[in-house]
Amino acid sequence: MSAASTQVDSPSAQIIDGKAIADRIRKEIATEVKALQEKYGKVPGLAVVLVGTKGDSATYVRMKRKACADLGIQSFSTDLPGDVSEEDLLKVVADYNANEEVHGILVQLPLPKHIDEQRILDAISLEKDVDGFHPANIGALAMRGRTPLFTSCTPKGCLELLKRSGVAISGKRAVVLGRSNIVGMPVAHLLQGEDATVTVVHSRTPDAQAICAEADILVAAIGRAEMVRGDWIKPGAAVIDVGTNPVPDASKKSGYRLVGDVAFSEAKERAGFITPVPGGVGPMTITMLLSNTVDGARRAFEKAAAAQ
Ligand SMILES: Nc1nc2c(c(=O)[nH]1)N[C@@H](CN(C=O)c1ccc(C(=O)N[C@@H](CCC(=O)O)C(=O)O)cc1)CN2
Ligand SMILES: [Mg+2]
Repeated sequence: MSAASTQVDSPSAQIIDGKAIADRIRKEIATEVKALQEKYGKVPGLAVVLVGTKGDSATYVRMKRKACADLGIQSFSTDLPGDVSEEDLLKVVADYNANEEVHGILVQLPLPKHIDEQRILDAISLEKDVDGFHPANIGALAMRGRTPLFTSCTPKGCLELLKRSGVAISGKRAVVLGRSNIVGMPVAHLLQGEDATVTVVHSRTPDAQAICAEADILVAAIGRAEMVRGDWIKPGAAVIDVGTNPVPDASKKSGYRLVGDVAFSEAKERAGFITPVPGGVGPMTITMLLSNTVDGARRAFEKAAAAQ
């Protein structure tokens, strides 16, 4: 069989370029920041709190602070030692809650083991919860007829990638692999809110492969390198790979490379759409954070103007 006819029989997936889509959205956000500044004479502000020196957390925090600077969003930074007490961290959150120039507060996760993560997230004002992790925002997301003030960044980014790539969601069978509070659970609610029929597959689900193989939309967020093989994919499915797993690679200066939860080279031969790792969902996470910050600022500016 010739190479050309092989391609016709088994067309490769459309690669969803998360970096390009994120860049386009960032331009829209920069325009919105300018418009707010012209109308209200103020800019959105985001506070980013880093505890400890964990390598990848420090990298993500640096990326968030740079993204703010690039878009004209005012950035507030607090870096705390890894042995900071829960009470001192709560005090930092309380100060940002009270600061009128701050419209979004983000505490980088994971936190050190001695800190009760949920207690910290619960302390963030609902109006400044740009990560969308507060139980009231999660609750509103889960309820029909209720809309959260903020939707978590990675799940929101996944939906944005599907929509901007023209993938139909309503009436489709969606499978979410993973049930974390940060990604799996909220993305399942978002897909259900778009009228998909959603199944959540997790570490105790028997025959995950058979369930994934029925998915028109598959979101993989289980944190296991290349767990989803090509034959798990329904032909033509849209595959959103949230995994970023480091695997040893002696050819890289860092000694590792990132792979997703999906075996990309196999899956792209069956999928209709697929996100790469890196360059798929990752760039959308920070972009959705910026978008949430601008939404929070707009609400605060409108409220202050109405009160005058
Ligand atoms: N408070 C929060 N903590 C964490 C979140 C979050 O949304 N809020 N998510 C993750 C980490 N994260 C942002 O904080 C994040 C992860 C990945 C990327 C990203 O752009 N990844 C790139 C690859 C980058 C690299 O080479 O290392 C990609 O996939 O293309 C951005 C943000 C956990 N903590
Ligand atoms: Mg809802």
